[in-house]
Amino acid sequence: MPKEITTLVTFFGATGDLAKRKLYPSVYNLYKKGFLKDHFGIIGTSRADLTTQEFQDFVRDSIKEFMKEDAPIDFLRHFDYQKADITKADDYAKLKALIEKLDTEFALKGNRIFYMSVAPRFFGTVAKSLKSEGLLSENGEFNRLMIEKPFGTDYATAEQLNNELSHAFNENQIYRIDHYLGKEMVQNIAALRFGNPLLAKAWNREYIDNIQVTLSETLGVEDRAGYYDTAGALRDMIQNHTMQIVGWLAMDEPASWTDQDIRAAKNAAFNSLKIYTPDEVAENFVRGQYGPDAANTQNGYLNEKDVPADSQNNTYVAGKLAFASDRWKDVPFYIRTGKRLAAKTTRIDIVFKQGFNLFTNAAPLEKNVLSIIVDPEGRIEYTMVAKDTTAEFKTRPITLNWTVSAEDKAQTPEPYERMIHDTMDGNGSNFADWNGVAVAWKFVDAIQSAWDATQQEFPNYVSGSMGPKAADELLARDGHRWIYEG
Ligand SMILES: NC(=O)C1=CN([C@@H]2O[C@H](COP(=O)(O)OP(=O)(O)OC[C@H]3O[C@@H](n4cnc5c(N)ncnc54)[C@H](OP(=O)(O)O)[C@@H]3O)[C@@H](O)[C@H]2O)C=CC1
Ligand SMILES: O=C1O[C@H](COP(=O)(O)O)[C@@H](O)[C@H](O)[C@H]1O
Repeated sequence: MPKEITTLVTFFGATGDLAKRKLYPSVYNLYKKGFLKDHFGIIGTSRADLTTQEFQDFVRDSIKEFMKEDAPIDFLRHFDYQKADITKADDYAKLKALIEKLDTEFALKGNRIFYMSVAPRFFGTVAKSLKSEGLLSENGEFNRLMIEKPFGTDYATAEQLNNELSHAFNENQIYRIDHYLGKEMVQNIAALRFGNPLLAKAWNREYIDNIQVTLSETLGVEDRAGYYDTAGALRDMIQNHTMQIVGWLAMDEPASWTDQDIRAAKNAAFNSLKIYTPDEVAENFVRGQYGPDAANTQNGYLNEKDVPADSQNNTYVAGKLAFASDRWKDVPFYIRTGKRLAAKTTRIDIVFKQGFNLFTNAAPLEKNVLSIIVDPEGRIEYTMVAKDTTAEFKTRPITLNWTVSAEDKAQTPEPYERMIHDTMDGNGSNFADWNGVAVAWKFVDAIQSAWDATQQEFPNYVSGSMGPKAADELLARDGHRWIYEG
């Protein structure tokens, strides 16, 4: 039986794209599954002049459009709306009154969640105003803040934002969203690592040769050049999603399955990450920018809408991470991400050390590889050495394979549903915490500043390929190769 949750959620940015596409469908799923029943209230707010009825229509339409379902009135009656400009302190009083009204109407016990689905420049203002204008409950079980991405644009801005949030919320009340942490197969990393004695014992430098994390996309910059040309793949995909995946891979076993212990274990790993000098950046990181495809039917990045003709922005990043911990000393973590690559995939390849070849008649043994495929379909593959079934004693690699079935998929929550549920439930283990975010920014800032100081010849990869040659050479220098070739 699902545990019913009693809470009020206030969505700032209630008329925005994210709210419409992801947030209301997620809340509806939680209602259908019985997590939300009688004691929940949802407030939407933005500057739009909407009545409560019009807002409920907006929510119903979004569910119709994105879930192809008719939300019942019993669900919609929990939604209310307040027009407010989040930059105006006086407008928070109206919100406060509505929060208190719903708190009584649905018996919400003063439990409050505030979801900031607004432009990042508003995050600090909203958080501070929630406190200064008295919107936090004093008698409830919780006040929690859900914060969208990006969390800063470098370490300095992230630290400033974090300080602003800290005026009103302490660390365990802040839920920093990283939707990759809500993906089923990312959450599966821990089950695989810690639930299987063989893997648990082998998850270290003694048995693992290298680890590869690939987040590749086929789409280009689309119409997001205004944001993307200032962010690049490094800040858009490495600082957050890639580093958070790396956190699950690199951590030691947590002392217990609580968010505090999970975060502590991840932070110990993050804190042992080597931050590179400019020379080390040149040695360990590769940047790329896409050109047209081989048939010249797609624009290169420099010819995309709103991209400056001389942009030095990176649309591809590959690099090698080094951890100083006992577990990972000298084990390279290769990471890569890019736009306009050969395939849309998110995957993790764990390459084990070569087995001892006692079979004198056999070719050199293939390395075992455990692949965790996150997108586009959940899959686990384990490539290992076996006999080749002929009369001779020769070995060959075989692959064991498990794919998430359609039935499994149907019951798997979408990342946003999971993140909203976990926040309601007070479980912060699948959110980014400040220490991890701070380390990731320091790491990425060091790379960005080294790149800012040198010009690179762009474009340096063809759309539809797997990125610049230099990314292959990066691994080849260590005697390795990318397991996934597109
Ligand atoms: N859209 C997406 O797919 C994703 C978005 N995000 C993040 O989610 C957040 C929201 O993005 P998105 O929904 O796309 O943005 P939109 O621009 O679509 O929506 C912004 C919302 O903020 C409201 N708003 C703007 N200014 C004010 C103001 N002064 N006072 C009150 N409300 C205001 C807008 O309503 P109005 O103008 O009527 O006031 C609108 O409801 C961002 O942080 C973004 O980075 C993250 C991942 C994916
Ligand atoms: O956060 C982002 O992620 C998307 C890719 O997300 P996915 O779940 O579709 O893999 C990326 O396209 C976008 O640039 C970035 O901002």
